[in-house]
Amino acid sequence: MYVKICGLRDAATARHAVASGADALGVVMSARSPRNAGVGEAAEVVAEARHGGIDAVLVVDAMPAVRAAETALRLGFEVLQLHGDYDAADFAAAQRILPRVWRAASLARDPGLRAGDRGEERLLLDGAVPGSGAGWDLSPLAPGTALRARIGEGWVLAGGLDARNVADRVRAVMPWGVDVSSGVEREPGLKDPALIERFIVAARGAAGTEER
Ligand SMILES: O=C(O)c1ccccc1NCC(=O)[C@H](O)[C@H](O)COP(=O)(O)O
Repeated sequence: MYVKICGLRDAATARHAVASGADALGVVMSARSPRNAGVGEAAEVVAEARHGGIDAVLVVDAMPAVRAAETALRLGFEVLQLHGDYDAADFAAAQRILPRVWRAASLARDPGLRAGDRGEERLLLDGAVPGSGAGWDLSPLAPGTALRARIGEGWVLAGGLDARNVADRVRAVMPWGVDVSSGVEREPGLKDPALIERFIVAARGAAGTEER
């Protein structure tokens, strides 16, 4: 079970997430986000991810795709995560700069979406409002459903997860990975180290992969 902790902005919390067993650290650059990171904050998180040998993911929702990929490359991110209205041409242009690009999308907003439609490395299935902490109905994604056949297996579950609910949600839909932001915070934008640790243990325990 791949675990991404998103919305980090400082070295100490990033280091704690690495030590707790995270597989990826996300940094959000979005003016509308309470987690909006500056270049210096992003660099701190990237340095901790690199030191821990895990992925650093730049998350954007409004920045033009080419500028986002150039920013990610310049700051040392391995992955660019594009949320929202980016089309296939945006993905192709970003991938020419940084090969690893993920697509974050919501079935509520785009019920017909298919894994790989934009040429993305990974599909992240999120709630309707990214970073809101709001959960969503996972039942159409249960293994064996038509939707699941279309989405495949290598996707990341996000949206409203926390240390209390992640185990049940993982067991229900068996994603390849999970992503969390609000659920490991004390207040919007302020991460809680103990919640990060508990989230990672719960996610791995449910998937039967306590060891990374
Ligand atoms: O986190 C944000 O504020 C954000 C803002 C704009 C675009 C994306 C954003 N977050 C992306 C993520 O990957 C979140 O971790 C994901 O949406 C889950 O969020 P949450 O429901 O808060 O766990």
